[in-house]
Parts: sequence; structure tokens; C-alpha cells
Amino acid sequence: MALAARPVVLELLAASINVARRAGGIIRDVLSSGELRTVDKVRRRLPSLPTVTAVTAVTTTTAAAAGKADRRAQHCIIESLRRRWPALAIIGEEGAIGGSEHDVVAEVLDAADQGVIDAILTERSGGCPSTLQKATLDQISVWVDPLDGTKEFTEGFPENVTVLIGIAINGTPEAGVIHQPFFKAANSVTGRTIWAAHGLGVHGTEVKWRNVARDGRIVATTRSHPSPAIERALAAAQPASIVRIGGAGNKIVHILDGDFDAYLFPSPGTSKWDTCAGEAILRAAGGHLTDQSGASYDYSAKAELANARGVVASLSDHAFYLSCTKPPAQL
Ligand SMILES: O=P(O)(O)O[C@H]1[C@H](O)[C@@H](O)[C@H](OP(=O)(O)O)[C@@H](O)[C@H]1O
Ligand SMILES: [Mg+2]
Ligand SMILES: [Mg+2]
Ligand SMILES: [Mg+2]
Repeated sequence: MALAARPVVLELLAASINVARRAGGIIRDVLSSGELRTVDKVRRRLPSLPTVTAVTAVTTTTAAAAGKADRRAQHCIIESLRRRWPALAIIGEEGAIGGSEHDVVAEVLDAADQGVIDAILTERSGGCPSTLQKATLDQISVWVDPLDGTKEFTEGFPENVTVLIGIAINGTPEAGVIHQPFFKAANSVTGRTIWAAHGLGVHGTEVKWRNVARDGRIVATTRSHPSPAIERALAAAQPASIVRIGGAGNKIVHILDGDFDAYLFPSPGTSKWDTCAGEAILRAAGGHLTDQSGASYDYSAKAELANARGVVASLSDHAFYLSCTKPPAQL
């Protein structure tokens, strides 16, 4: 069946998958050729042998290398997309930066990526969801975090790094790409790319739900920005375990992979580029990402940059996690 003209948002999604992968390659190159500091030793208690600590060697890199990776990755993404769509509203974490022509992807529309999306559309009963079909470029805003998990990148936890490209239509995240440059998989040396669009499902990973009734809740939160409000919310959730891990995008990926049940962060600190891609993908999986009151954030191009009212993300039981963030008086 011949496809109608491809909706611009799906061309943009295919291009975003392509440039996110390219940006991931840049980040890997910078880490491998960067100024790797002396190997730091990190002592980690072994759960099975509480009196023994494992000495785990981690390789760290400098903040300068992280900054270079941030800037090069952002230039790759934004300049490559802008070459094809000069009028597109793109907001990147690293502001207006220059960069090397070498990092720009000349042909952002990779036929293979576009072919995957075409095939999904062809197989979908009812064809292209109308939200995607009718969106025009002036209604679209793209939020780019070229390297999420900067701190983790410099402290020897590159597996927490993600490249985030979120695509909003009229301020609502409707498509998104999360690329993991350092994802370890048997058959992959180029990381992992998870993507989704409104009504087209989640691709690049098999979304898993945990059996909370049997196994208890696992709740993730910040690794480096604690607060009393966060501790209160964690206590109210009565989790089987709490994971304090870096990367806003990384925490959302772990929810999709069924490792965590929620990302609880009732505190300012994240921005729209941290959450737009993850919210679009969670929504495509039937989940939610909202502020701590349950309201949706606005991702229009002119919206406030900060997620001032915290982040609560989950695949299910969202109302329960929202209830955990209420100040004590309202409990
Ligand atoms: O792209 P960066 O600056 O690494 O994004 C940050 C977020 O802004 C910050 O909120 C996250 O904090 P937590 O680790 O405490 O969740 C950080 O991990 C990165 O996502
Ligand atoms: Mg970030
Ligand atoms: Mg960043
Ligand atoms: Mg940052």
C-alpha cells in the first residue's frame, strides 16, 4: 500500500533516532580519547559478605571532557536537524554553541530508520494516528539533552549517560528518543536506542512491568540532589528498596526495563530537556510523567525551562506515587 506523504513529525522522529546514535558515538569517542584521570578505587560493600568491601576500579574523566562531549553532541543533533528543518523550534541544554562540521550528519533521514517507521505505520490498523498525521512544523518543539548524566560521565558511571531528544506537539510530548551510548549488550557495541511515538508503541526495548504485589516496590530517585521532601516521599512509598542513581533519562529507562517502579523526585532540579523524551516514551507505554501534583508540564518552545514542581514518573500506580509526595499535613 503506497504510503501517503510521511507526516513531518515521523520524519523528524526517524532523523532524531539517527542523530541520537551519532551523538552517542561522539560521546564514546570523547570518553575513550578524553583525559582519563587515574583510576579511582571505589569501595562497595558486598551484600552477601557485609564485612568485606569490594574494591572496584572505576575510570573517571574530567569535567572538561564532559563539557566537550556535551557541546559536540549537541552541535551534532541540533545542527543536523536544523539543516533539514531550518524553522524548527529546537531547545538544547547547552544553549547556542558552535561546533565542528565533522560532527554534523549530512543526511539526517536514514532510510533504514524511516523504513522501520513506515513498516509500523503500514501494519497499524487505522494507519497513522491523527495527532501525528496532522501536526505541522510550527506546532512542534524539540527538547535536546545531548548528554544526560554529566556528573556520572565524569565519575565513572558512563552506563547512566543518555542522549535525550523529545518531540512535543502543541506542548505535549508525542514522540521521543533515548539513546544509551554505553549500554552493554552482547551483540551491541553502539549502545541502545529506545524510541516511541503517540499510538505507535515503544521500540528498542521490551517494556516490562514488575509484580509489585509479590515483590514490593522499587523506587528510584536522585543520586546527588537529596532533600527532606524527597526523603518524606520515599518513606511514604514504603518501598522494598530505594535506588539512588544518576541520570533523569537513565531512571526512566530503568522503569521501562522493569527494574524500577517509579522515579520520585518531588523537588526542582530537572529541566524540560531532561524529561520530554522520557515522558513521550512512558506515555506511549501507558505510563505517566507529571509534576508532583499530577499536572502535565508544558513543553511548548516558550515554556519555562525548569520543571519547578518536581518529577513523578511511573508505568502504573501513578496516583499512589503522587500521594506519597504530599506534604505531611495533607496525608
Ligand atoms: O544533563 P545533566 O545536567 O546531566 O542532567 C542532570 C539533571 O539536570 C539532574 O536533575 C539529574 O540529577 P539526579 O542525578 O540527581 O537525578 C542528573 O542526573 C542529570 O540528569
Ligand atoms: Mg540532563
Ligand atoms: Mg545534559
Ligand atoms: Mg547539565
